[in-house]
Parts: sequence; structure tokens; C-alpha cells
Amino acid sequence: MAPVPSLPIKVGHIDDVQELRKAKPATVPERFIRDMADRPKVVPNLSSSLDIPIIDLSKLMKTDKDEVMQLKTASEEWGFFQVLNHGIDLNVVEDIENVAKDFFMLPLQEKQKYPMAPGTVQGYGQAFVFSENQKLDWCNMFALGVEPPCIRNPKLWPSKPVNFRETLEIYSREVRKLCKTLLKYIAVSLGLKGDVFEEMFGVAVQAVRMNYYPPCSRPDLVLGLSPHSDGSALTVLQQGKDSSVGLQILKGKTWVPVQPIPNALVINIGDTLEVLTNGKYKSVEHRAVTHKERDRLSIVTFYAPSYDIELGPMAELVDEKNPCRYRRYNHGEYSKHYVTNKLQGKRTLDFAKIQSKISN
Ligand SMILES: COC(=O)C(/C=C/C1=C(C)CCCC1(C)C)=C/O[C@H]1C=C(C)C(=O)O1
Ligand SMILES: O=C(O)CCC(=O)C(=O)O
Ligand SMILES: [Fe+2]
Repeated sequence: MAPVPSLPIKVGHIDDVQELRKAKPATVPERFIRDMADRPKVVPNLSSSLDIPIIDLSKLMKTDKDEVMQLKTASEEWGFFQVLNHGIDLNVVEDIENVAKDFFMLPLQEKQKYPMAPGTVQGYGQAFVFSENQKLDWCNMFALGVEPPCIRNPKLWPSKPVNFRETLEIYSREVRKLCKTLLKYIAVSLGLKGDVFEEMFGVAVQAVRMNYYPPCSRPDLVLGLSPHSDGSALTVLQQGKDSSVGLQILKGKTWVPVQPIPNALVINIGDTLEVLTNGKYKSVEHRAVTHKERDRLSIVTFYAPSYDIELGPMAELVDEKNPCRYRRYNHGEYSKHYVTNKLQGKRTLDFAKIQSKISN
């Protein structure tokens, strides 16, 4: 089942943030200004002991016990890690960044040939806007379904830049391999058979979202991307080479910035793995903030099971000490639920939570 909206949605006028930036207003339009409690604190992004864990995939692939243990700790305590030696050719990584940048730098009229219709998630625009009074993110998005072919909308695959389609195909093939490898070691780290997720997922769904955050004159008032957790099983996030720091993850009550590491990819556990592991591995809330002078690009791949599969916590991870925290559901239904609700922290996962007196 493909996730599609069923009701017409009124979202009002959505300004294109790159065009707003070009006009360089000293003030930011009201619709982008966050309520006090949601505004980001602008602090220097210094490296600290709170940096997210780093995993070396080349060590994992030798089933290095320490590295598997690091992966387990990262998935349990952070839900995020950066992966080094990920095996994707650096030219492929560079090429996707270049085509993404080239796409966002096209004239608005060209980009608007691929519009994201209100309430849908593919194309150019702002996703997850469902009402006229909803706050907007300081971000332009371009999102496409990639695999399986039935989720593609070929009309939204741009003809400019000319190498966009081919580059995305190559990149997606490589990222798909990486996701399969990571899922294998995630399974091993849980004491499960390496192929458990691959067997379970069927033909996995893969989508890519390119996020472009222009500089903003008031980074203290706006958000680049609203707090959310990802609906995927795994997410692979590539931060543009010369981008400003912008991704932040919620650790306890603190928003921790993710310092870009050259040639590393950021990986995060999505809601689907949280459910499958009965909450042992966490899908962590994150957001993006903007910068006064610098822009930022991120290229994000969502990797998830086939829409057909039924899922719930795996029996091996449920026992007396760890009672079942999520109900069983169809992943297609969850995808539909995810894409038809605004980004609101971890609230989307309430869909699956078994409400208990002990808070989850
Ligand atoms: C803007 O899009 C998203 O943020 C997004 C959507 C992904 C998708 C497409 C662009 C095409 C159709 C498939 C899919 C819904 C995956 C986020 O994806 C998350 C949400 C779910 C659920 C998921 O699996 O990844
Ligand atoms: O741009 C970023 O770093 C965050 C992107 C993100 O979280 C997403 O696209 O889901
Ligand atoms: Fe995300």
C-alpha cells in the first residue's frame, strides 16, 4: 500500500526559503518564527565528550567484538552514530552532493516543475505541512521514492542537472548495500542471526530526501527542520562537505550538535527498529538548526521494510523483564500514518505504543 493523503489539505502560502534569502529581509516572516519554547539556543558548536559514537565499518566486517559492542552501545544509548570506512566510493558521495547542490541552485521555476503536492512527500517543497497555521521549517526539500520501482513517481525525477538521475541510481544502490550490511551487524549485536532483518523486510523501501538550508538572518528564531524521529528502520545521512553544523539530537534534555567528520556518514535508528527491538535500540528525536551566514545541505536515505510486512517486537527481545511495548501492525499503515502527520518529536510512534502505567 503506497502512502497517499485522502483529504484535500489547505496549507496556505509557503514561501520558498532560498527566495526569501535572496531578498535578504532583516526580519523573518511570522510563519517561520517558533514559539519561545521551541526556539534553538545559539551556542558555539564545540567538540565535546557528548559527541555521538563513531563506528568503523571495516572493523565490524571482521566481526571485531569490541566494534560490535560499540555498535550495541551506540544503538542503545544514542540511536545515532557516525560510520567511518563505510565502503562507498568517495566519488559517489561527492557526485550526489554535487547534483543535489546543482538542483537546489536551479531557478525556482525549474525546481517547481517537480512540485511536492500538499500532503504528499515526494517532489520539491516542504513536506509535513497540513494546516495554514502550522509553523514552517527554514528548509527546501527534494524527496523521491527510489525502491521498489512501484513507489517511484518518474514525473518527479528531474531532467536537470543532466546527471541527476544516473547519479541518484548509483548512490542509492551503494547506500542500499550499506544498509543491508549495517542491519546484519545490528542483528549480530543483538545476538540474532545476521540475516534476520533482510529475511523479514522483503523488498525494502528506500527513499531519499535532500534538504537545503539557506543562511537565515535570525537562526535564534527559526528551525531548519522540526524535531522528529525517522519512520524508517535505518537512516543514512550525508552532510554536505562545506556545510555548517546543523543537525542536533536530543540526549536527555540537551540538544547535542553532530559535528561533521570528513568522509563519515551519520546513521540513525528509525522507529521501525525501535519497535522490532522492543525499545532496546532507540529511534532518537533530532532536528536541524540554521546558521546566520552559512548554508547547509544534507542527503538523507530512509530504508524501511516492504509495505506488506506485519511487524512488532521480535519474540527474542520480549520477556518478563522486557514486556512487549508495541503492538503488531502493517508497515504500509505506519508509513501512511507517518506521512500524514506533522513532525512532532516522537509522537508518530504513539501509533504503535502499548500504553502502560510505566512510561515508555
Ligand atoms: C519527505 O519525505 C520524508 O521525509 C519521508 C518519506 C519517505 C518516502 C518517500 C519520499 C516516498 C514513499 C516512501 C516513503 C514514505 C518512505 C520519510 O520517510 C520515513 C518515513 C517512513 C515511514 C519511512 O520509512 O521513512
Ligand atoms: O539535515 C539534517 O541534518 C537532518 C535531516 C533529517 O533529520 C531528515 O531528513 O529526516
Ligand atoms: Fe530525520
